[in-house]
Amino acid sequence: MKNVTKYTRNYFMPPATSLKWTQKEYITEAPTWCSVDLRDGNQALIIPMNLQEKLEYFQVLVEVGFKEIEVGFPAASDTEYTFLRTLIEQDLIPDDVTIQVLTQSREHIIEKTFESLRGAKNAVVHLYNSTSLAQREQVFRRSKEEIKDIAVSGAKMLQKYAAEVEGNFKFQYSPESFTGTEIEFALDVCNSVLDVWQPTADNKVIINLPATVSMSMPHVYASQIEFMSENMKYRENVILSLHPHNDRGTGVADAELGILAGADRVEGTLFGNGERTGNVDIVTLALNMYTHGVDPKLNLDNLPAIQEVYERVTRMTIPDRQPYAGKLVFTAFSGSHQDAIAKGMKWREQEERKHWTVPYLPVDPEDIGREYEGEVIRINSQSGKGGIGYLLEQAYGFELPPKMRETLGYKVKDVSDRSQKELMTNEIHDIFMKEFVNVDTPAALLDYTFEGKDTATTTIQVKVNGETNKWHGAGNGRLDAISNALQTELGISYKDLTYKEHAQSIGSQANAVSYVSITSDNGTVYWGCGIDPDIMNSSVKALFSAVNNLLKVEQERFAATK
Ligand SMILES: CC(=O)SCCNC(=O)CCNC(=O)[C@H](O)C(C)(C)COP(=O)(O)OP(=O)(O)OC[C@H]1O[C@@H](n2cnc3c(N)ncnc32)[C@H](O)[C@@H]1OP(=O)(O)O
Ligand SMILES: CC(C)C(=O)C(=O)O
Ligand SMILES: [Mg+2]
Repeated sequence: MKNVTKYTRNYFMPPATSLKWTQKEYITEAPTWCSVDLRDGNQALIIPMNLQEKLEYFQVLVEVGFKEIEVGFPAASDTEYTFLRTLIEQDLIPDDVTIQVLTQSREHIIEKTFESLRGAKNAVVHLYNSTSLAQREQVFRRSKEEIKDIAVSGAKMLQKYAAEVEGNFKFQYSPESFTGTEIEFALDVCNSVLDVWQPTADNKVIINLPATVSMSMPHVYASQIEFMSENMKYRENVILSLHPHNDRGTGVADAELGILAGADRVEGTLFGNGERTGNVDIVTLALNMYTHGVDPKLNLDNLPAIQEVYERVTRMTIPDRQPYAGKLVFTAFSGSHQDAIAKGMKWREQEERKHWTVPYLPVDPEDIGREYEGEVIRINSQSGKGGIGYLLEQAYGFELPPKMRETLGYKVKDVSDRSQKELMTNEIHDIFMKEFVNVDTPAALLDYTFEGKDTATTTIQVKVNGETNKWHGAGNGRLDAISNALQTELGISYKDLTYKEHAQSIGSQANAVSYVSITSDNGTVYWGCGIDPDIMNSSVKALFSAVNNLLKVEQERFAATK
């Protein structure tokens, strides 16, 4: 980077504070949430929402459980104004919801703002002016006293119009660009506004400290908030609010540390829509709390439904990696993660577990309306036996022996690697069926009979290369007898025959499923699976499948040694 000397730190570290927030471990109580989707979110859209879209979004915010909603900047446009009038005149604001509107500190704008609020049951009028060094110098070209005066005169105008207009109004002040403001000056401006408003226990006011542009690491913002909280006049009658933006990618951290540092309230948006890199994402903040076992007091049970409305009316898209909401955030493609998730899920199934601790899944996807199937474990060339086996078991009821899972795992990965694509569960099932189940080439079983009880003897009819043969064998058990017949007649040898079976619980009819492995004399293990309503048939089919898999690879070698 060739221009590093062009930049410096434009924020102001406060004088020493108590740093009590550094001793706090986590957020123990939900702050008051205020959605600014319809204002800060809306002002950042390429095409701001129209009336119908704003009405639909407002309804979503109410359903999510916001009790404070900044509905717009009524003086900005006809749509903003009409939207507010529609909410009021059509009685669309629930009694327990307070709407909020934003205004500059300019009389005609304040006047228009109050005009738009006529008849509102409860409303917060939010006044802002920029206080930062950069804006004082470059934009307003005014002294500190003159800037403070904009705030104080605006505060007085709010009082004047509130007294003239019918409605129940509460006041909020934001020293906009707070993070670029000398902290003592920001405090002075806020205290001067508070001196005008004289908040009381029955008439609290909101002081909102925005990271209009985030400029520092989160601990600096937290120290700024703590400084303001510890030094602000009328503190017990002030609701201290945060309004982080995400320029440095730390909006959530700013909000979390700011709450630890003494804030009571957070302004933000769903999924972090908002100016530039966005406002702080309230979904992430709330679910971060939820995963610590603290009720965020918002209803995010059906996040996909909220996302659908959000994406449609804002015309924004939620990135695949967006915390909690992104399409891929619950998905593990990689083998070791899948293995751990599969084992973790099984561990939960074994008995009731009080707390959610499944590795790699910070939240149970089902708690926010997501699904396990097709979401959590997805298969590509990075995947492993654990995940592949888990999917086959969940979707089709196959409980493969661990070593067979491994063999199948490599075959599946290989297909994905060569085709350079993700494989769906049905495709994995197809590979399993084709490679391992009831394999009948080159040797197809036509019939078998047994004689003897303890020591079995058998006669089997087998078709090989179009020719039907009748072969005899004897062994310690029935499967052993057939196995011996096959080795003798096909001119092959193997050892360590293993066998496992279970009933297949998923599917239209209950089948017996058998798995057989045999180890060739060069140490290679071959697997086969048999599926049949009859358990003996399934085990013989499994043996034939394993033997056929051996023959496919090693027939020529055995023929040469004959
Ligand atoms: C950080 C934030 O998100 S702040 C919110 C920003 N949102 C918006 O601005 C969206 C809605 N805004 C609008 O539609 C328009 O800006 C309006 C209708 C409010 C005002 O429009 P206009 O008067 O045409 O222009 P504009 O906003 O550019 O005004 C700039 C003037 O207001 C002054 N000004 C800007 N903000 C403020 C403020 N908070 N208080 C007092 N004066 C202000 C500027 O210094 C400038 O003054 P100048 O005319 O002496 O140069
Ligand atoms: C109006 C203010 C609070 C704002 O949106 C900001 O500073 O980011
Ligand atoms: Mg903002």
